[in-house]
Amino acid sequence: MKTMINVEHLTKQYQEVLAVDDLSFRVYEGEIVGLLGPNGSGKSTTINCLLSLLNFNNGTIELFDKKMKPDAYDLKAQIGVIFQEVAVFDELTVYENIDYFCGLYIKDQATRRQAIEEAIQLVGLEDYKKFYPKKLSGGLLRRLNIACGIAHRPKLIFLDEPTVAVDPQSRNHILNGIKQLRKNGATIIYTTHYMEEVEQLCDRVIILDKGKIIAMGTTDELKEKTQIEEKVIVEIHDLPLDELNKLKTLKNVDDVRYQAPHLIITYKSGKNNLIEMIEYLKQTPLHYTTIYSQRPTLNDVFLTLTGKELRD
Ligand SMILES: Nc1ncnc2c1ncn2[C@@H]1O[C@H](COP(=O)(O)OP(=O)(O)OP(=O)(O)O)[C@@H](O)[C@H]1O
Repeated sequence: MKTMINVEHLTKQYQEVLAVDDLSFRVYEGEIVGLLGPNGSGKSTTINCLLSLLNFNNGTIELFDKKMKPDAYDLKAQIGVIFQEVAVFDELTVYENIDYFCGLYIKDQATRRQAIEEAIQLVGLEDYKKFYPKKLSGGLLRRLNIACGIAHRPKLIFLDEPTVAVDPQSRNHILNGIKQLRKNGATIIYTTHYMEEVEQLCDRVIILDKGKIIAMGTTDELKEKTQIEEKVIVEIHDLPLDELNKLKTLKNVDDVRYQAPHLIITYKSGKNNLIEMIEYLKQTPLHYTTIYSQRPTLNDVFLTLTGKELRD
């Protein structure tokens, strides 16, 4: 597997704040890696160091197996960066904006025209090519911002919260566009506060807290590692105390709580907990209306690891 990013012992201090503290990680070709962390955990600082927009105190950064430096223009040509703030020219149309940014890297006109059309298609702006930015909704503007950042077909793409405050239609276009970019071979670093997006998109996740990596892996690995339990929830209108106590003695059961009408059974581990509970309940006089299993989400993992919600 080709290494696209190799960070070793990256440390960045702003006066008295240690923003990034001895960070080491790799990103491989074709991955979408989610960079997550509470506010102030060091995500932007890390990305700015990776892009050589910031000096750092210690460590090494290699992109495409080469040392990243402020004047490494050959490397920069292969990178696409989409920041949260929309940065386009109001006096240029959608097409002209994309043409401008793409033209910084692709000089051949025919190749560029094709690249622009691909970018427009990727974010679904076909009907807006002649529009000026001021006439676009917030979601369409974000899509234009992305098209400007990826039209030159970069191999490595940084996306900083591309779906914040966009309408559902634009959000779908953006997420599908990102999947398409990966299919086309790009490697993507993605920061977001939306856990559902991470579960849907990211091959791996790096969780930062106070400038350190506190967890790294696939979402399944992180769920396994944090050992968050499965919960089976039963809606039941009457639960005698002796039945409640019996439930506590069942295999794998860690905790049983009843807050009428919800009976919440927390399991330490084990497979088939839901099926076994349904079988068990059949043998009791208990009548329930609904039963379902709640598997841990990435949000649970995050909360367990950092003690904070990803979204404040
Ligand atoms: N220019 C700066 N001068 C001093 N301290 C800074 C500067 N930029 C960031 N910091 C501090 O460094 C730490 C990391 O900030 P950073 O912006 O990298 O975090 P983040 O994870 O990107 O946060 P957010 O999710 O809010 O964007 C924070 O404590 C922040 O206050």
